[in-house]
Amino acid sequence: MTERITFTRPDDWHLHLRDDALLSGTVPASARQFSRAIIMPNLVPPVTTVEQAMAYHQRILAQVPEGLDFTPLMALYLTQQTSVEDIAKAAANPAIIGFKLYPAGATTNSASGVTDINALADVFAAMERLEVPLLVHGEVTDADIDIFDREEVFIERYLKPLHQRHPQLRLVLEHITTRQAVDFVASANSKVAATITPQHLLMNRNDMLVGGIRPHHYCLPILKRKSHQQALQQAALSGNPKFFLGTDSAPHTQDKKEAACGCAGCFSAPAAIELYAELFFQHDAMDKLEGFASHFGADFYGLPRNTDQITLEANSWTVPASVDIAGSPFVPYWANEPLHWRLI
Ligand SMILES: NC(=O)N[C@@H](CC(=O)O)C(=O)O
Ligand SMILES: [Zn+2]
Ligand SMILES: [Zn+2]
Repeated sequence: MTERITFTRPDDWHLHLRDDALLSGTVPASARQFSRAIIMPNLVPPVTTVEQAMAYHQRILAQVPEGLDFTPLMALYLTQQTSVEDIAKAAANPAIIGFKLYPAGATTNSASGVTDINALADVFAAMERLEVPLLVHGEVTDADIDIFDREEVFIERYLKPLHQRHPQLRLVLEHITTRQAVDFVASANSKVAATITPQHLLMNRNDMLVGGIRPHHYCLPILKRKSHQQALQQAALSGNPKFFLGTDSAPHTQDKKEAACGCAGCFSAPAAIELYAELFFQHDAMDKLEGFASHFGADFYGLPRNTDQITLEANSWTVPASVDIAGSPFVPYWANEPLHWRLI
């Protein structure tokens, strides 16, 4: 008999679904495996108000396939104009999970992001008081800071002071990529956590740049050297509840990825839980997958753990070369590559 493992249905604590026609493909891809997901607000224009988020929430729910249960948890886009009243309004709405901080210019659709973190002290104080989490894309954008150093510098310049000034503020450092991020999160208090993507666990910058440039491995924060990858792997495999699953699945059409100036983002949703399983399997740690994928995120956000389950089968398969969504081709992360475990 084929080996199987069954465990609590996982959640995705960092996901880009995009909007409109694309929801017909992105929502089912995630809903087949995840029960809940935090939906990133970097649309054009960004999702800055509760009203916009609730309308987007409805558009997402309309695409959940029959028979599947999928709860979008909406993140609002923090801007320089976000007010204490906006925080209070978000805190009162259970469909809103928190605010997302994008330093202006750091990543895809971040032009409306924050330009002066220090000017938002009142907003952070309100979030701390009302227990509204702050989700952070942790990279500086200064032209003179090397792209491989941008996370480390952000932690030193902004995140450590922010945590010191607001020690009760719930902070999630999203898609961490460095040993410095692991160290910061591990040594901070219990209000601080991090998500880790499949690509940062399974790859390092050699996988993007050696033997030819591989645009489908390009995302932000950019893949780092192997020693950082190993620090992330240790964090994910350790069973430390501060580190949990957030795919950062971020689809861009094939032509936008395979271009002279290609977009950042890996579309991992078509194989997300199987990609994480690959890492835990490689490290003989399948028993640690459930905590990372299905328990720790819910615990951090103060939400109940899921009560239903999923089953993975030890049945090798190959991730498709392309996925069509609304008539456009998207190349999934890990395309044409094998995975040991398959969701059934
Ligand atoms: N991670 C990425 O490389 N891209 C994300 C944005 C983000 O999460 O920073 C996207 O929206 O395309
Ligand atoms: Zn980001
Ligand atoms: Zn993201």
